[in-house]
Order: sequence, then C-alpha cells, then structure tokens
Amino acid sequence: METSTAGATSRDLLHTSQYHPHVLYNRVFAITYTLAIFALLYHHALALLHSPNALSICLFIADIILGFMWSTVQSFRMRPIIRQVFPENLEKSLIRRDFPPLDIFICTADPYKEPPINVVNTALSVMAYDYPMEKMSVYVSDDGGSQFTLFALMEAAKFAKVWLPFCRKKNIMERCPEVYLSSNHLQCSETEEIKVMYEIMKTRVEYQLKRGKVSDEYIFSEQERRIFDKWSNEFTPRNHPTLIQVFLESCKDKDVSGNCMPNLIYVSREKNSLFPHHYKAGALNALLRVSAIMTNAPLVLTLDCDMYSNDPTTPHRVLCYLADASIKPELGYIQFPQRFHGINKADIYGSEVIRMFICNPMGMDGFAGPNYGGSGTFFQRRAFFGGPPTFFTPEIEHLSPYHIADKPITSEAILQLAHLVADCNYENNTAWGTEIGVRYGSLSEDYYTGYQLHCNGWKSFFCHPDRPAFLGDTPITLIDVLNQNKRWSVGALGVTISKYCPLTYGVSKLGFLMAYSYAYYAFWSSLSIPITIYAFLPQLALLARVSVFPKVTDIWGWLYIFLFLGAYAQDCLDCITHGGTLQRWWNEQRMWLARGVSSYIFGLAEYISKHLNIGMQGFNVTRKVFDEEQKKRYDQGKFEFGVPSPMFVPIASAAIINLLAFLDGSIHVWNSGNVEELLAQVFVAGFGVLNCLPVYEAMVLRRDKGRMPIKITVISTLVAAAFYAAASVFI
Ligand SMILES: O=c1ccn([C@@H]2O[C@H](COP(=O)(O)OP(=O)(O)O[C@H]3O[C@H](CO)[C@@H](O)[C@H](O)[C@H]3O)[C@@H](O)[C@H]2O)c(=O)[nH]1
Ligand SMILES: [Mn+2]
Repeated sequence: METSTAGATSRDLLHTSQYHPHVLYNRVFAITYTLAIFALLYHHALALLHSPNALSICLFIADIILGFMWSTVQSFRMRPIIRQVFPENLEKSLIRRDFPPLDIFICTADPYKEPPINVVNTALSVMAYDYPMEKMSVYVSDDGGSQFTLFALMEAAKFAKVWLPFCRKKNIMERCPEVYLSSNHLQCSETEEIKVMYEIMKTRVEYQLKRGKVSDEYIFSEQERRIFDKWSNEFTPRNHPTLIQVFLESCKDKDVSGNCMPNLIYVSREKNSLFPHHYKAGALNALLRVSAIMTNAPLVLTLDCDMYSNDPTTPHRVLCYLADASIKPELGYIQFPQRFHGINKADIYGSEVIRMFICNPMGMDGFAGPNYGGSGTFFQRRAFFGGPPTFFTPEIEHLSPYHIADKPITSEAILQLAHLVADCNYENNTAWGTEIGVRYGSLSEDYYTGYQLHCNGWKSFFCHPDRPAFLGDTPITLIDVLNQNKRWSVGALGVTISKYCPLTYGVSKLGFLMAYSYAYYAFWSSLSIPITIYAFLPQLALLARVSVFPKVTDIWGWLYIFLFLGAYAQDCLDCITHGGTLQRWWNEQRMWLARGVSSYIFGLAEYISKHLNIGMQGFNVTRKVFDEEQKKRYDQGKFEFGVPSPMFVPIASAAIINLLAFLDGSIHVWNSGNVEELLAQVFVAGFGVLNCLPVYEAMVLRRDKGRMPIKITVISTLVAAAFYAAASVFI
C-alpha cells in the first residue's frame, strides 16, 4: 500500500507514505466492538424497561458517553499513515541558495515559570540550525515583558557568536548549549573554553533574576541603558509599551569566524489591561505582524520556549515536502510531535502523551492531516491568510505574505511600523484572530487554529523522525499535569459549544472521519461523566449490596468482560507499538482516570463559571522550573501532591470509597458465597484500589513534602462519608 511522491527515481525520492500495518486489524476490530457496544446499549434499554431506577439510568448514560468517545477514537485508527522523508536527497531538487527564508517564533510569558536561561537555550539551538544564516530570523515574544528575558537574549546574542561556529565546526547534533555542554562528550580545550563562557552567561542571567533588577555593571552602552530604562515603576507585565529590540542583524553582525548570523529580535507587544491580549494566540499574531514588516519569510516555525531543537537538520525534512510542487499549494503546515526530556522511567504522569502527540496525529494524517500542536510546527505563512484558493487580504499591504520585505530591519521606518502593528489596540476592527492568523476564542489556540485551517481547505503533514526534532519540558507535579489538562479541556469546550462544533460545522467542511477526530478532543471533558460514575457508583452500590452488573456467568456478563478487556488490550497494544512499555501504559491509563475525575470536571466547572461571568483563570502557564526535592521525588517515581488543591479531592475521595467497597465487598462475597451477583463490582473496586495505590501511600505512609496535604485527606474523607450516607438513602 505504498504511495510515494516527489522524484521520479528512488534515488531522488524526497518523501514516501504508507498505511500503518494495523489498519486492517483496526477496522475489523472496530466493527466487532461497535456491535458489542450496540448489544450493551440494547441490554441497558431492556433493563430500563423492566425496572427503571436512578442507578441504571446513570450507568446507561455513562456507557453511552464511553461508547461515543470510543467511537471518536476509531477515526484515528481507520487510516493511520507512516511518512518518511529523505533529506539526503534534498539538495538534488533544491539547491541551498534557493532554500526559503525562515522565521522562527519562540513564545515565553513568565520569567519565574519559564527561566530566561532556558529561553536562551531554545533560541540558540535553533539559531544553530544547519540553514543559510542570512535567511533565518529568530523572534522571541516575551509576554512577561521581562527585563530578565531581554537581558538573557542580549547575552545570548554575544554568546551565539562563538556558539554557532563551534557547532558547525564540530558538526554536533545537540545544539542546545545546556544539553551539549553538560553531557560527557570528548572534552577538548575548545569545548572547555566554551563551557566556561556558557557558565558565565548562565550565572549572570540567573543572578539578575535573583537580584530583581538588571545590574548596571552589565549594561555597557548608552543604547543598552536606554532599553533598560523603559522598566519604570509603571511598567508591569499587563501594562507596558511595545518593546522591540534587534540583537543581531543578519549579515551585518558576524560570528567570530566571520560568517553571517541569523537575525535575533526580541518582541514584547504592548499590553494594556483594558484590552484583551488573547494569551499565546495574541502573542503569535503580534509576531506574525512584526515579522511580516521585518523579514516576512514564507516559512514560519512556532516554538514554545522550552522546546529546544534536538536536530539541526529539521528544516531539511520540512523542505522535502515543500520542494514537492504537487503538494505545496495546499500544504498549510508540517507538525512535529512534542517530545519531552527528563521523563522518569515509569512515566508516572503519562507525560509522553503518546496518544495525543503521536498516535492521533498519525491517524489524522490519513485524512486532512494532524492537528496543530502549538509547538514544533512549520507553517507556510500564506496559510494564515484564508484558504488555499481564497486569499484574505490583510488591512495593510506590508502584512501580506506576498509583500517583499527588503529594507534593513533596523531602519527607522521599519521599526516604527513594527511598533505600530504590535500595539494592543491594533487588532480592533480587523480580521486578526477570526479570519487571519492564529484564531481567538479558545484556550487551546493550537487545536482551534489547526481545525480552522483544515476547514479552510489546508492540508497538514505529520513528520515523526526517530530522533526527536524538538525536546521540551514536561510537568513533574501532579497539580501541574491536572491544570494543564484542565486548560486543554476548557479550550476544547470553547470550540464544542460554538457554531464551529466539529460534529456539525466540521463534518460539513472536513468529511465525517476527519471531523470525528476533532470531535474526540471537543468532547474530551464529557469523559468526566462516565469516569466519575464508574469511580463511585458500582462501589457505593456494592456497599449497599445492590448488584448493578449482570452475573459473571451470564452471557451479558461476558459482554462486559469483552468490552472492558477489548478496549484495554487495544489501548495497551497501541501504546506498546509506539514505543511504550507495559508499566508506562498502566500509568497512562491511571492518569486517564485521574484526569476524568479531576481535570475534566474542573474544566467543565471553569467553562460554566466563565459563561456565567463568575470569572476564570485564563491561560495558566505550565511551570518549567522545579525545586530539587520535587525533582528528586519525581525521579524516584513518587507522585507529587504537596499543595492543598481542590483538584485532589475527587481523586482522594474515589480512593477512599474504592478501598472501603473493595474490603467490605470482598469480605461479604467471601462470607456469603454470593459470588455471582457482586463479583463484578468487587473487581471494579479492586481495579480502582490498584490504580489508587500511590494515593493511599501519599495519604498515609509518606512524610515528605509531596505527600497528600492533611487538609485534603480530611475533606476527601468527609466527601466520601457524604457520598456513603447519600448512597445508603438513595440506593
Ligand atoms: O499569555 C501567554 C501564555 C502562554 N504563552 C506561551 O505559550 C507557550 C505554551 O504554554 P505552556 O504553559 O507551556 O503550555 P502547555 O501546557 O505546555 O501547552 C500546550 O497547550 C497550549 C495550548 O493550551 C499550546 O499553546 C502549547 O503549544 C502546548 O504545548 C509557552 O511558551 C508560553 O510562554 C504566551 O506566550 N502567552
Ligand atoms: Mn509547554
């Protein structure tokens, strides 16, 4: 089933694609499983007709939602594609001189959650791409409006002058200085020298942050002085003028070997608390405009500040697609998976997110292409301006992707215009955020923008090389993971409950299966309903000695067993064939349950409170800085609770109820010999207990700072008791 494109002979082949070998098996299994779901729903309907009661209605609803969500997942399994590129053949089709200009956007928002030295590392790693330097521009957007981030980049510009030629000369793969210089490569005096320079820079950058102000001793020129003077007392992250600072100007600034450098530009758009700034989406749009004025490269890479480049040839892979004239006109973007470094062996929080970042994009690649993942994405700039056949003209000609930016980026006129388009009220009465650029209206601007681009007719490709193209930080505390998932679910809900719902608008624009893939994320938070029901109801019923499942010897009992094992086995197989281990899979499914009873419920609540105007949290930036002790516990595979967050309450309450039900139920079944009626519920409670082992440990056995706060244990016990009391009245 191979489909190959680009290049007549295999010698010149630039890219190939083929169906995943599991396609046939996936389809057969989907049909079988669908029949089983219908049988289950039939069984529920029969039971409801016989004796309708609240318990069976709840379980019926739970199974309908589970069945629906399972069905959306199948869209990823119908036509997964494996693509391959051959960058070694690239220069036969596209000579280096003709490589397109590339603008790279790096977003950062908070120097205390996203240390400036890490932003520097990410910037340096991409500045050192194996790409014509005079064609590359790196723009750093600082939504934190922080003098420390600006200072860090000023230092980075100086360090780049030695780092870039060093990488080229040694031809190293890890061009992120922190990673390369802290690994045990063969050390030579040159490396040692660079390492000392790097350490000096790092200490300086970190010192300023600790000090709370950039020290005068590091401000060397009048020009630099003027920049830092802008941080007056009125200057806050939410209220400040635009700051654009060109730190390196390509071809004017040379590295120590006399070669060109890429442009390096710091941008902090204007902020005013009276104007919405649309979080990262707003930041990206400001960058799209500022870069249009300055360099207007047709190719744009968006990166989060923690996602450093792990492979200098990544743009070559992208060009393997763009050099193919047959696909380029409709190709909106190329998505690399988000991969992470520093994940512990057991991956206790399921941080690898194999499904969202690898399996599902491969599945969508069989249709219009993977969704936009927020980072590691190469866009054709044109894709931000209407669909392939319908160009949407921006309000000023300079912002058009067809405009040629040929003036020096430091010229007065260019800088003035760049400041103008970064104004906080610039977007008023324009199509930015609706028809042009990154779309507003969802906290998951990546999901929403990719979806809109696909609906406009753009295609995307998934590029998943063995060596990760980018590596980022992953949260190492449970609360950070839960909060991140909460934000994603709130973001998706914004799309679900809008006129763009994938099941209606999406189906009409994208066809059923592609829209159904988007529906999976859109309805994600609905999983909270069945997961919560299954986390509490069968257990409470068990405590009340009420049977809610068919007997295990009954044919319907077998149906339940098949449905449970079938879904779990397929999920496990998926995880393992994509490089996971059994242990990692187990932890991932545990997190699925934890997210279900926590993140998604709180996400739903946040969404509702936002619409009742009670308030909401907005884009809560994920922390990328950790204290030593937390990191140590994470590396030991210990769950980190620590903070007294209400998000832990449903998890801890479920843990208590499951344990009680399991112990009490087992004793009862053992003593009464009434195995058939209640065994399934004992099993479900036992499964819950197994999943909650780290919770018990954190509540009872641990004494370290990552344990479950006593306050949460007490509240959760009260909640569990209230549930128990309510159940004994109503069940
Ligand atoms: O007002 C803001 C808020 C965030 N960011 C940046 O957005 C990026 C992503 O934020 P992070 O807190 O790391 O989010 P994650 O939880 O890791 O984000 C995932 O989900 C986001 C959407 O919710 C996507 O934007 C991200 O690319 C994707 O990695 C970071 O570089 C931030 O600096 C801004 O520029 N401005
Ligand atoms: Mn992130």
